[in-house]
Amino acid sequence: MNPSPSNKNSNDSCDGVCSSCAEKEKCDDPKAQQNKINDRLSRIGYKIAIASGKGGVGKSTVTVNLAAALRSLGYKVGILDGDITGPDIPKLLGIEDQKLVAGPSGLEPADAGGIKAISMALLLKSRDSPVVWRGPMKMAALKQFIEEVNWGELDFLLVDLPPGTSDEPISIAQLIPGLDGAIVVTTPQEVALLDSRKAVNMFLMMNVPMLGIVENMSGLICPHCGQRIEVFKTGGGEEAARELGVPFLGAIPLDTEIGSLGDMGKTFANSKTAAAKAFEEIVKSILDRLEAQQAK
Ligand SMILES: Nc1ncnc2c1ncn2[C@@H]1O[C@H](COP(=O)(O)OP(=O)(O)OP(=O)(O)O)[C@@H](O)[C@H]1O
Repeated sequence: MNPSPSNKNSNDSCDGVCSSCAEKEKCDDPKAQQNKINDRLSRIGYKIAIASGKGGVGKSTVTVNLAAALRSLGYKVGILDGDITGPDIPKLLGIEDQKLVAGPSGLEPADAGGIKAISMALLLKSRDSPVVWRGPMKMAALKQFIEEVNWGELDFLLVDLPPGTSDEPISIAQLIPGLDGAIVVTTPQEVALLDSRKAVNMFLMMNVPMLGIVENMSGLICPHCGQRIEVFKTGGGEEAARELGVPFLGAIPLDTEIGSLGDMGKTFANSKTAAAKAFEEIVKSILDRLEAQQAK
């Protein structure tokens, strides 16, 4: 992968590497680059961005579990970890030790039980290495993820965006031409809801179809008595969706197993918990919405 993490900015990142590369002219030609991106993406059925107005609401957890639920229905799924500085997807998929290899058709994505994945974390020397890149370098790396990765035929590519509504998630979303939809993950707290409204508006401004809002950490089912505890209140996500006129896809409860499943690199596919059921229902809603969108 190029550029290398030790460089300070995009201008000096290629010095001495690009100048001697046989592909330099193609690399420099924006039209050739775009054609390559279009060619790669033409083999992907649906490209869906997963976003959140603020960090820590469970966006990556939702991404991997939606991928697993889609995979268990037989779909071919890939995840592009768009969070260059905080790439958590490999950890959640349990593939942190896999290394990416370059083949004749490009960079081969990692494989987590049939789910293909690409992430900056798979290129780092050690799990604790920080990525201290500035904006242009992050964009260059992401562009290479889209341009150079041999996804092959996919039914779904889920793009886990960095949190927030800064220029970073916007630029990444714009790197992927023809996004078929966006999902905004929120938690029920007021602050998260306020920020998730901004995230929804961000996609509406970019003309990316809103597939809907997911409310995560929505209540807790007591593992002892089975009673529901409203830890952060519930229903805010649905209310925000109604106010904004976008679909509400469903609510996922707080689940003590989610953390441990994530830590073990397992997902909820084929599990029987309330959260697992919620993911299945959300996937059904997403498939319905995509079908309705296509029928328009
Ligand atoms: N429904 C849930 N129940 C219990 N724990 C959860 C749930 N959803 C997420 N978590 C936990 O919350 C933490 C944050 O989740 P995650 O990394 O997916 O958030 P994020 O929004 O992607 O964060 P960021 O984008 O800021 O990196 C993780 O430890 C995860 O295991």
